[in-house]
Amino acid sequence: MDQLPIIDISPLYSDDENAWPGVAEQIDLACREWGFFYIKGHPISAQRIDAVLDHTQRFFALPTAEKLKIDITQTRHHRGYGAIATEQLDPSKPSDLKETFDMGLHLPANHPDVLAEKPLRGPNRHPSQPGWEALMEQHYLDMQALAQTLLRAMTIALNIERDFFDSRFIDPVSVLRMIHYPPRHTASSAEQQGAGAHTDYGCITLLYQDSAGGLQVKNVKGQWIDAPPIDGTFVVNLGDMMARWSNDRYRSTPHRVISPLGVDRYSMPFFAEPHPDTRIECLPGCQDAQHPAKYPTTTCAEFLLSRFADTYAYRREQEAV
Ligand SMILES: O=C(O)CCC(=O)C(=O)O
Ligand SMILES: [Fe+2]
Repeated sequence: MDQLPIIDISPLYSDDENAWPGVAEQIDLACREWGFFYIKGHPISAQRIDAVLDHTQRFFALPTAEKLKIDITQTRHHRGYGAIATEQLDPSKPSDLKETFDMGLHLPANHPDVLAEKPLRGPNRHPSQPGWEALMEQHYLDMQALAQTLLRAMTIALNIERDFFDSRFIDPVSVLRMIHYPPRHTASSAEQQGAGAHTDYGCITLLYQDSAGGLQVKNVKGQWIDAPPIDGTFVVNLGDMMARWSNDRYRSTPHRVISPLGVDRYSMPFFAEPHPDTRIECLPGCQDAQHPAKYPTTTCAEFLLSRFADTYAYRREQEAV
């Protein structure tokens, strides 16, 4: 158990539905044993990743005052730039050494959810870099489609209707995030992590990481193992909402990022989450007389908001005042 599985998902893009169960089985096994795996054979092109990465690097290289024009802490609905130390994923460690950009499904100011000031709902706040907005909005949609293809494959092993997740991922609260980890300069600052040990909150995360390395995953024996960058892949992992939805059939596995010494690191997780009102109650295929439902029903928004409150140092400070 020291190497994450690599799954070729290209059969999911063939017209032959008979090609699906083989991939679905591999995904199911990886979700149960690891909660983490790599995918290859997906439709996101290397050119797309290069373009998104290039924009991301140029954005983070801007002066802080420029980036803070879209400060995430000034929004009600969690969009824009998060400066270094805004987050603290592991409360026993210093705040994370990373800066972030978050975007979600763009809802205009006159959308009913925005008028009703529903949490997590609203317009995106993009930097003014020419070309950024159209590229990132398209990339968001393509990552959402990829996540839903994986979820559709998961319905086979979970023994639920094929469109179970599709119908719940309409107008989702998924988040596309760009992260810059500045380099760590001395070995003695190892306490200072890029991203402290944590589990993800939501359903399923698809992570692009550049070539710097530093992502580590806890295996079932409790050992930290490296999840090194592999060209052309995404690292996929499940979050707490999926663990709960699946009655712990699927694992939400702790992971962390050790910032590499002397080099910058860039990564782009896509956190796929359903519509905010989705009821998160034990999936029909995940309970029986021996395995009764363990968790009370919640909603996607309720669950995510309770978890966000734990992570944001600035929100804790605001609440303490
Ligand atoms: O940057 C990475 O490689 C992982 C980031 C992560 O785990 C997260 O943002 O939840
Ligand atoms: Fe994570």
